[in-house]
Amino acid sequence: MKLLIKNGHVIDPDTGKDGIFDVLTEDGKILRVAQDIEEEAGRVVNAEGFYVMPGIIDLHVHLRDPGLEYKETLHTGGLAAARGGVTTMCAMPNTIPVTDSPEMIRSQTLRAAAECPVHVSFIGAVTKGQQGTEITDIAGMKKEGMAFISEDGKSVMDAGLYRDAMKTAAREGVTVLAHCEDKNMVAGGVMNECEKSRKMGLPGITNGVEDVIVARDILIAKETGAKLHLCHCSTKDSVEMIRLAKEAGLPVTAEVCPHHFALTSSDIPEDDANYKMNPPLREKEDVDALIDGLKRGIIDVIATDHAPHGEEEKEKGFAGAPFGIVGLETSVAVTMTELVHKGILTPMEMAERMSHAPARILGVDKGSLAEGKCADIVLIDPDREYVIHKEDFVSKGKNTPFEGKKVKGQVVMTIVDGAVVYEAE
Ligand SMILES: NC(=O)N[C@@H](CC(=O)O)C(=O)O
Ligand SMILES: [Zn+2]
Ligand SMILES: [Zn+2]
Repeated sequence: MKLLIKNGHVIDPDTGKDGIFDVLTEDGKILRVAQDIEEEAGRVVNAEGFYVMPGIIDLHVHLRDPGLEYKETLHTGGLAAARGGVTTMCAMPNTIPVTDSPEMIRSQTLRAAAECPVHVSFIGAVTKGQQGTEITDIAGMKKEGMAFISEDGKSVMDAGLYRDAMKTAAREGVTVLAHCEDKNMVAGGVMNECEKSRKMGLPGITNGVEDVIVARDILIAKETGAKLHLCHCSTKDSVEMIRLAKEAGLPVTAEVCPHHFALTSSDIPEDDANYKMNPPLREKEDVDALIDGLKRGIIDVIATDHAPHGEEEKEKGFAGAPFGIVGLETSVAVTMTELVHKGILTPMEMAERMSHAPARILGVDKGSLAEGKCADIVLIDPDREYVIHKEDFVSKGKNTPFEGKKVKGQVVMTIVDGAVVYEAE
C-alpha cells in the first residue's frame, strides 16, 4: 500500500530538507521525497500548511503495564502516543513486577507488538526489583532487544554497585538512563524548596538533591566509559555540569521535559497534585537555563516522562499524592507554543530534539525522512489553536498541569510504518 503526502512543509534534520515537498511511502518505508510526485497511491493526504516531520521519539515514558493497568496499559499508552505524534517510545521498568530480566524484556516486546499501535522499546532495571542491591542480567536483556538500563523512579544509591553496573553497560554498549535524586537529601520533600513551599507549609526538595547525583553519575561515567543519558533535568547546575562534561568529551546526553521548561513553582495553584512530579517544578532561573541549554544543544532531547496516575490518587494533594504527570498528548503542543512560536527553537531544532537526537541515543535508524528509512511520520498544524482538556485524552491518566492551557500547534496525523494510526478531527 502506498501513501502520498502532498505539499507539506517537510522538516527533516537528517537530510536537512526544509521546504515544500511530497512524501511517498510504500510497504512501511519512505520511497521518495520530491516536488510534485505524480503517483497512484492507496491514500493521498493533503498536507498543505502542515509540518511533515519524522515521528516523535519519546525516550521516557511509564506505561504501568504489567501491574498497574488501572493507570495505563500498553494499549492505552500507545493510543496516547499516537495522539501525541509519538511513533516510538521507551518504557521505563518500574512496573509490577519490575522489568529486570531477559524474559520480561522478551514478553513485553512481544506484547507491545500486538497491543500497541506505535513502536515500544523496553528499558531494563539496573538492579533486580529496583531494590538497589543486585545487578540485573544486562547482557541477557540486551540480547532480547532492551533499549537502555535505568533505575528510574530513583537513583541507585550505592555508588560502588552502580559503578559495577556501568562497567557492564560500557562493555555491552548499553546506555544508562539516570534519574538523579539523592534519596537521603530528599528528606520527605514534595515540591521545590522555595518561597512557594514555605508559603504552602510543605517540605521542599532542593536543587542539590538532583545536582549531587548528576555530578556523581557524570564522574562514574567518566571512570567506566559508560554512555550516560540524564533524565528529566530540572536545575541550572545540571545544565552547567552537562556543558562541562560535553566540553570534556564525555559521552553524556540529557533530556528536559515540557513541564520543566513551560512551568515554574510559582505556577502551582493551591495544593493541586497535578503539579506534583519528580523532579519538581523549579524557579525561573532554572527554567531559563533549561531553555538556554535546549537552544544551544547542551540539552539534546525533549522527552515527556509520561507518568499516569489515578484521579483519586492525585486528589490527595501535594502531601499524599504520588509524583508524576502525563505528557504524551501535550508535548508537541506545549513545545510548539513555548519554544517554537516564541522563536526559541526553529521547527528544525524541535525535530532534532524530539526525533533525530532521540533516535541517535536509542541507536535506531529512525528520526529521518530520508528515502529508504522507516515511514514513521508526524503531521503538525503549526497554526491550529486549541485548549488542552484532560477529558480529550485517550490516556487513562488525566493528571496534567496543562488543563485549560491555550496552545498553538496540533498533531493532525501520526503514521507508523506507513500506516495512519491517528488522525485529528
Ligand atoms: N516522574 C515522576 O514524578 N514519576 C515517575 C517516576 C520518575 O520518572 O522518576 C513515575 O513512575 O510515576
Ligand atoms: Zn525519574
Ligand atoms: Zn520517569
